Amino acid sequence: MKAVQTADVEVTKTVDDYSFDRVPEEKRNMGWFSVTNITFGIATAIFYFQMGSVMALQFGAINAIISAIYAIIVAGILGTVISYLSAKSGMNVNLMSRSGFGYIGASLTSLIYASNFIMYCAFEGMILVAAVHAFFPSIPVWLLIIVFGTIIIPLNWFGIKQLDKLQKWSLPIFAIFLIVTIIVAWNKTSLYEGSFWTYMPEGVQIGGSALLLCIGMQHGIMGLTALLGSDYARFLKPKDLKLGSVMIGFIPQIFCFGVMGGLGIWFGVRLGESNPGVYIVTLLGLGGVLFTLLTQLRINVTNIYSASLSLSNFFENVFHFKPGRRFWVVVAGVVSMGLMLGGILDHLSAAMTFQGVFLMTWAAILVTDALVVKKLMKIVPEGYEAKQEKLFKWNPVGVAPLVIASILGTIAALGYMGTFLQSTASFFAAVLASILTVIVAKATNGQYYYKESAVRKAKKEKEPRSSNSEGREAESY
Ligand SMILES: Nc1nc2[nH]cnc2c(=O)[nH]1
Repeated sequence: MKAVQTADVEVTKTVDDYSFDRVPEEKRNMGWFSVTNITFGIATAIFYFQMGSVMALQFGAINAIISAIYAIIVAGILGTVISYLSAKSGMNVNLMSRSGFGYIGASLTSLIYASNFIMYCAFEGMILVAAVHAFFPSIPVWLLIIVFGTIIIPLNWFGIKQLDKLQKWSLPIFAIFLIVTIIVAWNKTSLYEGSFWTYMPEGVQIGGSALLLCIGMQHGIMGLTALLGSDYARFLKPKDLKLGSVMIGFIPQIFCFGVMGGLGIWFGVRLGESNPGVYIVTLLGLGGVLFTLLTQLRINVTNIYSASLSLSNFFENVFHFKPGRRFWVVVAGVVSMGLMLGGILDHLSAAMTFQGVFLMTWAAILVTDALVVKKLMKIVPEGYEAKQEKLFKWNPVGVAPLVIASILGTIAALGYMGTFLQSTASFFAAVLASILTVIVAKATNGQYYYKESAVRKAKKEKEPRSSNSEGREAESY
């Protein structure tokens, strides 16, 4: 019996991506460079070209640049704190949320997070399908969807190590394609005669509503870029904790919003076209199709990886159903193919708006919980716990601010509270959520974080006051 158990443990260990609990210290063996490199899979998406090009052509290059600086700073700070907490605890945001939101509360965040990655996977997949179809119109779209939708499943089979290798080997190829694209575009006569950063469409000014609209576009994606480092940062070597957290927090943001977004501005202004699917293929021909193939596969393996972790987490938490991460890789891949085949992506813009607000709000609550509720106010001890038996189902400290701020923020982001709040909704939702987190934590005295400390607190209230040492079980992360 013992041998069978040992074998079982071995099997789980080789396959396990630590979906249900912290990465043990002996498995935190990735250097900051490897971890940052994996997050680069996201940063190299041509989606960021598109954001830069659209913003520059509609609202002026300088407004696009200012909004990119804002995005780098805000998402970089949130991303750094979240990466630090993940690296220190060995947990991703799904697991870290279990104590602050309760384990059922955290399963809701996991489900929304998973659905977000699946939708993004379909969205990125369609960019690829459109580029290939434009070049090879005789290949039917449905066939391209099935081929490119299926290919990312085996690319996700072996978890984090496989992701690391894929991103490492494909990065130099990406760099070559990028440099060639820049050289070819440089050699084309620019449609705009001035310096690219001076481009301003008629009737648009620096700042004001044009800048706010750019910031609103950045808000749609900033929460996600801040949160997703946590799936990988938890594998960081302890000795890389501080430097690594800053690198994982900032470098992808600098690359997404600064380098890729900046190039998008430049391409857009120079070529007078906002769709990179069009201009990359125009510039490089078949090479452009291959370039798109590379960027989209790089991003979609990370989308499916994060979706599979979140789905594992949700189903284990709510239904105790643990078929293994690979099962969820297949499910995420198939659902995203279904979204593409069903042509439903065009009808998901309200859902995407909600998710943009929700993810920024969630990130803000995690950061406030760690820095203010735990570190500054010491309402609960620092650290995290993921075991259901030690947790409450719901913790209002995380859930109430998330629900209130996400609902109000989404209503504002959809334009029902005026144009100023439409563009700034995510920011204000995040600020509101942070304030509410502190208020609810103080009001509940942190009693819904850990069952044991609640019992101890109740006992202590009956006893005369002596020391202030309650609830230390999660202190060591
Ligand atoms: N994680 C993730 N981030 C993105 N940023 C832009 N597109 C994507 C995407 O598909 N996935």
